[in-house]
Amino acid sequence: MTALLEVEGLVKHFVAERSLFGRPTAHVRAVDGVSFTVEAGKTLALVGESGCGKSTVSRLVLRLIEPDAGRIRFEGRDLGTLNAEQLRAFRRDAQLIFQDPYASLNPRMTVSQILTEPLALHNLVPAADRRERVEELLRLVGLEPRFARRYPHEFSGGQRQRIAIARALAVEPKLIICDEPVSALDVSIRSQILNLLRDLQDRLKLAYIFVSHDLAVVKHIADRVAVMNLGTIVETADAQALFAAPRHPYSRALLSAIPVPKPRARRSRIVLEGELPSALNPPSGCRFHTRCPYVIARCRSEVPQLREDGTGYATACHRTGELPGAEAIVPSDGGFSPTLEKLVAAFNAAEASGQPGVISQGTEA
Ligand SMILES: Nc1ncnc2c1ncn2[C@@H]1O[C@H](COP(=O)(O)OP(=O)(O)OP(=O)(O)O)[C@@H](O)[C@H]1O
Repeated sequence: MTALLEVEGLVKHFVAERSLFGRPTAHVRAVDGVSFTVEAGKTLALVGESGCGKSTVSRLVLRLIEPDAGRIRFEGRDLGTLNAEQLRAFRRDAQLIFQDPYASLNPRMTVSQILTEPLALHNLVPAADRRERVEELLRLVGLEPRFARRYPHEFSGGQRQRIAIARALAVEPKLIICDEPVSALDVSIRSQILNLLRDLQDRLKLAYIFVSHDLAVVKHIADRVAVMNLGTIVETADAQALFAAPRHPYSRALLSAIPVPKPRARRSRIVLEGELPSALNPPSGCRFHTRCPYVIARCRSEVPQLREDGTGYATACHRTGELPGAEAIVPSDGGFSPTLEKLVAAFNAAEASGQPGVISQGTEA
């Protein structure tokens, strides 16, 4: 079965500096060879630190910006080959929800006007039936139809995000890119919006690309997760598997930062040390090597490819399979578990051939 969305080798570099004569002298390698797929009705989360390229990937997928290289296929069709009419149809199939709903809703339009606009633009519902469709959309996102006459400023943040979701749904999309959709909301409201998104996904068979730096939120919503670092994907896996046992050292470090409510379940936290690299001048070889506790010489020179391992993980690391199991990083009370000690000893022996980096362990506060 073809995936709804297939992204292959996507590249986007931005000009960061120009000479006096306007010639580019430096580029930000925002997205540098990214590949992933999104299945119909499923959620792929894109996670990573600020500046790793998540939003650029979203804009590329929506064709808001053109890629320098790579291919995006939607329902098997290459988006680069679409004519204006087909691109218009694609813009209906793929919608975007932003972090700040207030910025994305026109303050001078009523909710009714906001929701009617896409219906009229895509000629979806006869004019006489639009009011009914607006009311239906409001009910779908848990708002009362009488709110249709109000303006965005009359709503709370959570309600405004519901309106933004209703507007995205107005055109009956197949894919919604949710760019940090709950990070601007009160913590108490976040789970309501996440539950709404899940409920809508079940009812309408929507696919989501969920862009977030908040791993606790991602854990709640994702089917699959792609971990990004400096413009590349370092690991993809089913969400449950990844959160239980991340394989790439960067995923492990990222996931060790999630607050764990049960003290006994707390993971030992890997504190990353070393030079913090930039997308302006990314490190050679593996882009994580300057911070990786498991670095060996090969990591500095050779770019690791994202490889499927047959168990649902794809990991871009030269040392996959050699590293201590992530479950061993859970400390027993008062120190390391015997399993971890054994693994560390075995690991240290393996290190003899390479140059070990710095591993420092601390416990989640
Ligand atoms: N239009 C642009 N011109 C120049 N550089 C850009 C442009 N857009 C993004 N960048 C750079 O590309 C890199 C990736 O940015 P992007 O916004 O995609 O990251 P992100 O992971 O979404 O970060 P955040 O979570 O902070 O939004 C960053 O270094 C950013 O400064």
